[in-house]
Amino acid sequence: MDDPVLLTGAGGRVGQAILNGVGDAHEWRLLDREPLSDDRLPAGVDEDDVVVADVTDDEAIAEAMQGVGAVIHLAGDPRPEAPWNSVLSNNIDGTQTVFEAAVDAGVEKVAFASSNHAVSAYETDERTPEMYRTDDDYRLDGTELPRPGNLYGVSKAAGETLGRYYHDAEGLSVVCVRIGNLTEGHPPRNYERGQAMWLSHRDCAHLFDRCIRADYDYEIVYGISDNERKYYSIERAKAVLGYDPQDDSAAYTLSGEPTEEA
Ligand SMILES: NC(=O)C1=CN([C@@H]2O[C@H](COP(=O)(O)OP(=O)(O)OC[C@H]3O[C@@H](n4cnc5c(N)ncnc54)[C@H](O)[C@@H]3O)[C@@H](O)[C@H]2O)C=CC1
Ligand SMILES: O=C1O[C@H](COP(=O)(O)O)[C@@H](O)[C@H](O)[C@H]1O
Repeated sequence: MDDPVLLTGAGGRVGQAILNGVGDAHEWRLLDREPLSDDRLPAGVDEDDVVVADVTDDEAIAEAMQGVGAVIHLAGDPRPEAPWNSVLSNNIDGTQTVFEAAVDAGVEKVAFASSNHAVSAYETDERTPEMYRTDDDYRLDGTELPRPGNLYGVSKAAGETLGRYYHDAEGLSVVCVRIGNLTEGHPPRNYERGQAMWLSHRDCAHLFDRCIRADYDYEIVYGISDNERKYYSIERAKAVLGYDPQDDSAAYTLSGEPTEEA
């Protein structure tokens, strides 16, 4: 793919994990509402490739979308406790603006950063903490209905539904990645849920690289590493995207130290 990839939310944690991992594998147009300092830009990307804009700004997003081949849409409020007015604007309105502009500009595909919180209410009192452990075979695989545990999760379910609509109505290829818990270096410490849905920086970069390169129609996949203890299936991401994760939270103790075998 020769056209640039538009990466929204490029200055954040997920955006930087992608750029640090596969920053040299694509041409980029980086968008964030905050200016990006030089240390956040991969080699070969200069200020001409950076757009400082809010994803709710229709005109700015339409302009940023010109000539783009694919979009990774990360920008939004990532807080599970975010209030409704913020997720309504940043996550739902912003995501609709991005999808609409992508269609208008003839973009081929959009990867949308959904979240574990779109389905976190499946983690009922009856199922937890057992479902976070290796000897439990409960799995969500992306075919289940959304079941958000908070208004942030509602906004992510809405983003997935917007993607479904823009795929069906406009033929846009859309993959919604229900990202688990991105942590650099080691899984979240002393947090069984977080360890079961750990996404390493290396696997995150590879997964979104596959989202750019693979062919698909409309997909919902889980974005976690190949953790021995997991309650999300990664089979669909492997089959459709060619995802081949390298990391496993079992290589670390509960407190985050490498295990002896690692
Ligand atoms: N970090 C994680 O473990 C997970 C992240 N996600 C999702 O991934 C995406 C990125 O998350 P993080 O990188 O962790 O968050 P972050 O807060 O580190 O980065 C988000 C970036 O988006 C920008 N941004 C926010 N609202 C914007 C707007 N209205 N217009 C333009 N730019 C805006 C911010 O300036 C920031 O640079 C979010 O959509 C989040 O919901 C989903 C699941 C887990
Ligand atoms: O969607 C997100 O999920 C992760 C994991 O959720 P948590 O409630 O187990 O911490 C969260 O860290 C991240 O900020 C959020 O965007």
